[in-house]
Amino acid sequence: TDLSTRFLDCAFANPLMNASGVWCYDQTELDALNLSAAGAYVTKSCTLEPRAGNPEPRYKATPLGSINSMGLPNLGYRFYLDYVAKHDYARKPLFMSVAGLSLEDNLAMVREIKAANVPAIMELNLSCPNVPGKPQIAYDFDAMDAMLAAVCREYDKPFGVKMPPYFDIAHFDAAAEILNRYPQVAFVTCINSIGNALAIDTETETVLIKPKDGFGGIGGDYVLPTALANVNAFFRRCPDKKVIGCGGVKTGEQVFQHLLAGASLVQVGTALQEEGPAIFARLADELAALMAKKGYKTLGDFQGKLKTL
Ligand SMILES: C=Cc1c(C(=O)O)[nH]c(=O)[nH]c1=O
Repeated sequence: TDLSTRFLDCAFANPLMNASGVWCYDQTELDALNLSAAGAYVTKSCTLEPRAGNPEPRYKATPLGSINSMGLPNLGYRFYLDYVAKHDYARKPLFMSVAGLSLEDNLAMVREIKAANVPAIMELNLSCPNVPGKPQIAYDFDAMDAMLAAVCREYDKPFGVKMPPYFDIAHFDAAAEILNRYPQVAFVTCINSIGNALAIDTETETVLIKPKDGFGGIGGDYVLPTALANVNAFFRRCPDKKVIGCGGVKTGEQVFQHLLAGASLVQVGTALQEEGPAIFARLADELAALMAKKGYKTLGDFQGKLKTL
């Protein structure tokens, strides 16, 4: 069974990688992903200046996944740009996630990334739900359009966007119509956490996390059907773009479902946070075993071939 794939002219030993934000904050975490069985990895979304993020507790595992309101803690784009400049791309591809707090901040970072001319693939995060006072861009279609127009003017390479979940067919249509105006947007990563959920500790009668009165983005089992729907909705609507699946992956079976729904690569968030980078070897083995059982030799044998009734 061959798990290799190609994506944006890069070779991947397998389609597995972390979701931005998980196990990718600093040198130690990033090096662990580089040494893991993941076929690629992505840095924590960065801002112009370093950020401490929201007060703790800001991440909690829950019975069916996780809730987080990290608040975009990161070491600042200069650290991640330096990290991606030093990476050995012959070992595995590396993505750089960018989540500026304003259009101007994004343009300033994108200019520096362009000037550095690094092989890292840029993933522009349009869906951070946890910066108080900053509504997420991808739920404001005019703001998303303006952001993409400005970034495409500044940047000179294909890049991708990290999208929030949508829950209405009209919103799939509207978001895809905007994305399709920008051929430079070569991929769409679906989904970010489902924003502003609330998890409660019954015994103490208290919310689980401190920021935002306990409101935070959820991941894990809760989000798999929504993640698969968003992967398939954009796979159907954006035939000239690739889709990266993210959400609800903790076994090889869910990797298989994301690929079947149209994903070219599959990101792992909550399950990686809970199990650690060893998860990638397990997911690769489980995916290969499932493929062998079904008689598939390569990802192309089933990728994007979800059947309807
Ligand atoms: C970049 C900020 C994000 C954060 C965060 O740093 O709070 N959490 C998420 O679940 N998704 C994000 O995109």
